[in-house]
Amino acid sequence: MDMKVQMLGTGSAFAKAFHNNNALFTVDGRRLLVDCGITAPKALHELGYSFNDLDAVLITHIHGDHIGGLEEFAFQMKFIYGRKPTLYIADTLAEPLWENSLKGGLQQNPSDTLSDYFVLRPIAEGIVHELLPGLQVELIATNHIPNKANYSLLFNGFFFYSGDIVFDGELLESLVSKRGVQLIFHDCQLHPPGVVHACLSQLLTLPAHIQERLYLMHYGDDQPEFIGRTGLMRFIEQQKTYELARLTFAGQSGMIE
Ligand SMILES: O=c1ccn([C@@H]2O[C@@H]3COP(=O)(O)O[C@H]3[C@H]2O)c(=O)[nH]1
Ligand SMILES: [Zn+2]
Ligand SMILES: [Zn+2]
Repeated sequence: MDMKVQMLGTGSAFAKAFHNNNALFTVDGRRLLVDCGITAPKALHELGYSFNDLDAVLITHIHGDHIGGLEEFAFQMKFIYGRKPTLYIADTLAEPLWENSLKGGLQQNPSDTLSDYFVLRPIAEGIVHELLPGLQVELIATNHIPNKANYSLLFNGFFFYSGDIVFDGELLESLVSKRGVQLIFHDCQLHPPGVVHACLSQLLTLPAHIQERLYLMHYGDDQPEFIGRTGLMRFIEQQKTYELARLTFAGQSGMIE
């Protein structure tokens, strides 16, 4: 199986040198977008893709850098391409996504709802769902903003992709030691304090066997100043394609991509 990930962007919500932290998964030629932020339409365009090249989108939580491009996605698919893409979203987030974020722009008739634009696939936490042939996900509820639902993603049982989350060393240890996670993509705020995100100084306290599996994303514009200052962890670069099978063994063989 050919499984790749390419970040449309690796920036924090306020970054200007990097696009929003959204990921494009390609599995045997099918494409899933993980989060569709404000910069996603332009970031896709820069890579030579249109929205019509996507099979589905999966949303981690409701912040602009993760959902701000959905209105354009929905309108383009309806009025230019004439088809509904699949929207995977936690069952707890579907209504707030429509009522609190998308309805104002997308509702044209009083009866319009998310299902008029997307094939809506609400997914429950803790249950494995197949998103594309060969790509499964389990949603894991994680902490980001108090009282605000947020989900991280466990792909194919071995790859943990953080939604925006605060530092949780116990969760990471348990994922690696009990659940067999081999690869972690983690949001990283470069400067403390890590109030709603994990910050680099916290991630640097992780033991070597976790750091060597962990790649940093969702960082600020001064990221170049931190190259070489991340312990055994590495930065993911936006727009670069990573073969997941090779990344999985990075910790053991030293291969990066
Ligand atoms: O209680 C809060 C809520 C939000 N924020 C900022 O707004 C940003 C929203 O997107 P984000 O989740 O990628 O990052 C968040 C932070 O940068 C914050 O600092 N404290
Ligand atoms: Zn974010
Ligand atoms: Zn967020």
